[in-house]
Amino acid sequence: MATHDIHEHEHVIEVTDLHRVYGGGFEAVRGIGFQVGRGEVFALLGTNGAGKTSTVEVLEGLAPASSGRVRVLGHDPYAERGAVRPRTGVMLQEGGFPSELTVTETARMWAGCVSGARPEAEVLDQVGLGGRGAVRVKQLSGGERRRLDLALALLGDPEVLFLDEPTTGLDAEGRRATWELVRALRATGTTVLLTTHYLEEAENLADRLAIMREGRIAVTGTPADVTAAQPSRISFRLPDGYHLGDLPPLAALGVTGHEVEGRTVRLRTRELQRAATGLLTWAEGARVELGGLDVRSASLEEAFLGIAQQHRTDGGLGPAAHGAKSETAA
Ligand SMILES: Nc1ncnc2c1ncn2[C@@H]1O[C@H](COP(=O)(O)OP(=O)(O)OP(=O)(O)O)[C@@H](O)[C@H]1O
Repeated sequence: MATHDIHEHEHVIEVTDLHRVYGGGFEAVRGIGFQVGRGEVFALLGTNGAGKTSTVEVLEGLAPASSGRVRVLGHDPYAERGAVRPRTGVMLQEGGFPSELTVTETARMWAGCVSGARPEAEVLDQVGLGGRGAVRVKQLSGGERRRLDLALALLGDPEVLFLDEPTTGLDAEGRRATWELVRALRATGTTVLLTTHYLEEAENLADRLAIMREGRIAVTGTPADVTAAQPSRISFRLPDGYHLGDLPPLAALGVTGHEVEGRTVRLRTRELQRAATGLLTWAEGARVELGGLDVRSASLEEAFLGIAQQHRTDGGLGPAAHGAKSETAA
């Protein structure tokens, strides 16, 4: 096996025990690890300040790791920038283009810095800016600027694409169009590392994801794994004259937690069908109408909020189930 070439089954991105400490001594990344295979879309999620950008900057070769090991396409992206940079595309949070240039001029200028750049018109078409080539950058909408950022990242036909909040400022249609584009790129074998605040985006695009909190990975897995680790919820209003004690024993319904607020009852369960069936069978038998009945499977949003909330209440991490890996602080 050749040592320089990366093979299909190998990891295109490898991060092991990465730490990043800023000048003032603040440790923004506190020992994280993950791998991304060729053609995979991997999403890094986390609350503001969790350390996503600090991590991605190291992968992009913009900053060195303070300690730990990072490999992109088998190389250290900072020390061996020349080997990695031509094969990667980077879409930063702030593009910062000269505002007097037109869209085409901006793409042409950028193409001059990229070896083997694709034709500008083709890339602008790909991101839906085909008809906007003659427009000055300062006249573009926020969403169009984001798409120009993406076009520039695609000019070099990269094997690895870093997308830092790619759909911020895009309307629903623009967001869906970007998702389609990312899916098409993945289908041709492009590896994508994505940061986003839109959980729906991660749920739609990511093969696997990691949720960061305070410089660490709190949970990682496929979106389905991470979601399955969260309880489902049932909420309803009890009619006047009924109390929680009138329900069948909650534990017997597979309910693991509950809250009561006035007449509203909220139940948490990992056995949604059993709990809902037990509750509705009881309501039918007792001829009780459960007002505002809402039965809801766990979502990625709940997983995310659960992690943020646990941080606020006890600083600890909840258990993960069904393949979602919980990485607690050492
Ligand atoms: N140059 C810097 N010097 C010192 N601290 C920094 C620097 N840049 C970022 N930080 C701090 O590091 C932490 C992580 O920041 P980072 O930008 O990586 O988070 P993020 O997850 O990308 O957040 P956001 O979602 O808001 O973009 C934050 O507390 C931030 O204030």
